Amino acid sequence: MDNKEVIISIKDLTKSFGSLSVLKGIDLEVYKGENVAVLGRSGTGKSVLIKIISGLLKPDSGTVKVLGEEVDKISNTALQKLRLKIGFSFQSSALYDSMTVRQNLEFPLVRNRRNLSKQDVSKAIEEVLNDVGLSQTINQMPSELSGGQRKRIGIARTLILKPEIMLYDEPTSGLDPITSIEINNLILQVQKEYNTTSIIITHDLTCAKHTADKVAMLMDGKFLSQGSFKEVFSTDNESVKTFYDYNFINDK
Ligand SMILES: Nc1ncnc2c1ncn2[C@@H]1O[C@H](COP(=O)(O)OP(=O)(O)OP(=O)(O)O)[C@@H](O)[C@H]1O
Repeated sequence: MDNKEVIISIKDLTKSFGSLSVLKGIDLEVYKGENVAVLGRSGTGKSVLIKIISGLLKPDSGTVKVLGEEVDKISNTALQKLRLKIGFSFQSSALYDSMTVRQNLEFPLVRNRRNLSKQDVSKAIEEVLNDVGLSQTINQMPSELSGGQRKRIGIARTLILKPEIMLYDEPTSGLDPITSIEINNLILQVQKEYNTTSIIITHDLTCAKHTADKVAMLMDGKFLSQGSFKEVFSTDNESVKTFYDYNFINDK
C-alpha cells in the first residue's frame, strides 16, 4: 500500500464473558484503503471483534482506535458521530420488509442528513442503486428480491451515507457460488470507488482470497497469523491447514 495511514488500530485487546475468554490479546492494524479479512471458525469471536470496533461492546483491556479515536473512551455524542463514518453490512441484510427498495435507501439518508433536498435524496438513491447494479429494483419490495440482490441493497443502504469504513459480516453466507463471486466483486468495486477501508468477517476462503489485501486468522482468541492469503495459508500449522482443508476453495 502506498498510503500507510492507520484507520483501525487494535492493541492487546481482550474480552471475556464471565468465565468464557473470547479475545485473548488481539493486535491488528488496518491501513487506509485496505480490505482485511478476519477468518475463523464459528464462535471464535469475529462478531465480538467488530462490535468492539464499532463501540457496541466494551473491551476488558487493550486499546481500540478507529479514525484516531479510542472508541471505548469517547463520549456518546462523539461515538454517534464516529458511527456515521462506519457502514455495516449485516449477515441478514437487515432490510425493512414493509418498505420498497427506494424507501429502504431513503430512510438512513433522511434520518442522518436532514439538510438534503428531495431532489438530492432521489439523486443519491439513483446513484447508489446504479453503483450496485440494481437500478431496476427501485420500486420493488425486499420479498421480491433474490438473496444476492438483498445483500446488494443492504450494502447500498450503507454506502448511501458514504462511510469511510465498511464492516462486512459474512457477506457471502447463504449465497450460491456465482452470486458469492458477484458480491466479492462488489466489495472490490466499493473499495475502489468509495475509497473505503474494510474489515470482512468470513469463513468463506474464496471470499477472503478474492477481496482481501490482508488476511488475519483468528483462533483460540488470538490472531494465529496475518499476511497475504498466500502467506497465511503457506504454513505447516496443522490448525490452519485443517481450516483450509475443511472450507471450500475455488481457485479460479
Ligand atoms: N453478549 C454476549 N454475552 C455472552 N457471550 C457472548 C456475547 N456475545 C458473544 N458471546 C460469545 O462469544 C463467543 C464468540 O461469539 P461471536 O459471535 O463473536 O462468534 P463468531 O466468530 O462471530 O461466530 P459466527 O461465525 O458463528 O458468527 C461465543 O461463544 C458467544 O456465545
